[in-house]
Amino acid sequence: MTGGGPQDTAHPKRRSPKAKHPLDSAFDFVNGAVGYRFRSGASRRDALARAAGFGKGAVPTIIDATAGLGRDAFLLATLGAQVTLLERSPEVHDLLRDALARAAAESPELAAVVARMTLKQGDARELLPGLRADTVIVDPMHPPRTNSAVVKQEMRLLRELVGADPDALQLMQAALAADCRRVVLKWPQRAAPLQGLRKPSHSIAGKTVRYDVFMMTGR
Ligand SMILES: C[S@@+](CC[C@H](N)C(=O)[O-])C[C@H]1O[C@@H](n2cnc3c(N)ncnc32)[C@H](O)[C@@H]1O
Repeated sequence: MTGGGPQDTAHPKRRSPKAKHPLDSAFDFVNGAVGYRFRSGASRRDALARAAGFGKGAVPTIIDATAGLGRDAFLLATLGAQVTLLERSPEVHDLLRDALARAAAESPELAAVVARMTLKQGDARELLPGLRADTVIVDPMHPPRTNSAVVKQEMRLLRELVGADPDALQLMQAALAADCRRVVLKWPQRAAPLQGLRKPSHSIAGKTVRYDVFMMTGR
């Protein structure tokens, strides 16, 4: 899908006039890497999309249990999925809510994507039992790495805001008990598995992360 049109490509580095928080540029669906990816078209062949259950004609409903910067959810909504985003940090939730509002005001194409995204504030471990979807995605804060890439720097800033996620295993257990057909854990390619978690049904390799897919048989 291409989103922007000529007026967007003419100003690829335009910044939001309302950006104030140090992380505001990270919460941005109009400019930067996310905006570029949107304008150049998301693909169902993307590792995340395949892990989430996009197939020939299949568009899953999705719960993103760890919304964060909202990038994974935005990509999946760009591909047509209805996505419920859960974020427990009130500050991250508010930054994301404002970024989505800015994106929706930017163009009808972005507004259509944002309309498929429902953001809720709260701990996914408590919210998941009251929700249902085809797929639940879990992307906790990953173990720290020393990498100077901009996207990693944004994740470092996010980590300063929300800390580590030492309860990732409990979140995965809540996801595996949720009313869904599959759970996807996004995890660094080389990191040790979460201690105590059962083996995935299969894994899909991304560039630096892998997507461990847990199929819920009989649901
Ligand atoms: C690594 S970031 C997710 C990045 C996201 N996938 C993206 O594309 O931008 C992890 C986020 O999940 C949130 N989080 C961690 N555990 C959570 C839980 N139990 N419930 C809700 N949010 C949680 C953290 O506050 C943090 O904002």
